[in-house]
Amino acid sequence: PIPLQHGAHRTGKRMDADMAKWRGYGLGQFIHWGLYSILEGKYKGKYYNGAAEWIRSWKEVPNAEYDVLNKQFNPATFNATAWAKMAKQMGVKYLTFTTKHHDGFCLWPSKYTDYTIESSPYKKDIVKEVVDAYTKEGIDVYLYFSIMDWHHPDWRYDLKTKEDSIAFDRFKLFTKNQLTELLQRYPQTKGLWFDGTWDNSWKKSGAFTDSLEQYLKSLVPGLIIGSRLRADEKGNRHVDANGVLMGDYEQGWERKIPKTYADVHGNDWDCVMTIPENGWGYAEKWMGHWKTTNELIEMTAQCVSLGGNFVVNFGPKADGSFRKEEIANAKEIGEWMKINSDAIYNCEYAGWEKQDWGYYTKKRGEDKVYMIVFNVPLSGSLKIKPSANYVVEKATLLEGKQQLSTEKLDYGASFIQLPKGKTFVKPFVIVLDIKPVKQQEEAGPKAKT
Ligand SMILES: Cc1ccc([C@@H]2N[C@@H](C)[C@@H](O)[C@H]2O)cc1
Repeated sequence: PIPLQHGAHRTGKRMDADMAKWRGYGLGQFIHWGLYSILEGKYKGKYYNGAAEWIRSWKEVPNAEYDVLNKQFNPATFNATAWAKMAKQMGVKYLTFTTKHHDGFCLWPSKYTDYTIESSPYKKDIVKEVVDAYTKEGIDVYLYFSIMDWHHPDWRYDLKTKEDSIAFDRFKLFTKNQLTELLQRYPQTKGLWFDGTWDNSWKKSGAFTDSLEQYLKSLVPGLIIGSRLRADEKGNRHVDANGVLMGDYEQGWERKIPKTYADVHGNDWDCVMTIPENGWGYAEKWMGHWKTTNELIEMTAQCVSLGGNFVVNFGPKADGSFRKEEIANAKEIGEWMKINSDAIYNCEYAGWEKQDWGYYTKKRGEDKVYMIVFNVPLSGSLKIKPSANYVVEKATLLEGKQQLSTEKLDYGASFIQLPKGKTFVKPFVIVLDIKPVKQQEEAGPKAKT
């Protein structure tokens, strides 16, 4: 391997209790809320066809006009408890919330810049309201923080001159101060979700990113930080020059889901996903297709079946209310999770050959495999092929506990027979009680007679 000072400091998964809890979340919520929510993805009647939270970068929007939106931000009816209760009903176990997006506006009263919630008519500490409300509902809170800060005069995309480096050194100190402030003001925070770390200025700051991560973890032992913070000393991000993941989990799955288990390279990971095709902040018009509840449930099953978590993004309006589609998704996902969450929480990759009807998950540490069924075959027979080290003892519908008959096939496969005459109109779960079997001893050399 290439000798690295600032590459990964750990190979393989992080195995402490905090990370074990993270690994078992299954389903999470992302919330993007900020000044961009005021513009709603449109400006002077024209719609921005990019991501609405990036509208400041749109050529038709003068930065100076965007940057004074803080004077308008006043979600007087914002109710963090209502948000947290909606999330609780949905069945999410963790929240990632935007404290500062790329526009540099801070939803907490940071003392390191004037560009904060205190400069708005609302004034109150939104980050505190959200952290307290979600923590009270038993949902762990992770704070999203954009390193790239379009508003700060010392931000640099690249370090080309001495002046750039002097300014960026000030910026790195500003960043460290803001992160210290967030962890000290909101001690319930379980982790930090970094974004805006793709530019050369950051890629050239590998040593700093390494010391920053170690410093933050010294402030909050057990703090969880994904692979987006670090760069190694050669400018590699996510994985270092030796291909080893930097950070506690793979944070590259944004709006995309791994196809196979091989794609996750034995790392912990989660997928963060928009309900529309793109766009995280509120947009009046959702462009293109937006995901139905069944699609979101299937993506959740797909992620958990490959050992990850699935995080659904919500983009509240400037007044803090959610659009009706998001409210419906949250409610319907919650109704499904109420019945089926056994197959999602604390589950892992089962390692069985995937079948057309859907996804397997396995309960961590238990001899239980779940079949999450999305495609019922006309035959009514669901084929399973357990891995060689297990046999299936029993198959039961999770909802209603009806036992299902099974028919052994050859090659270690079986059919699970769905009850005749029953029609399934929603994704459903079959619980397989399994038993480990000793591997057949390899036929050794004949014992001497
Ligand atoms: C190219 C690109 C840059 C940043 C993003 C940000 N990451 C997501 C989590 C959102 O915050 C989006 O603005 C998305 C795409």
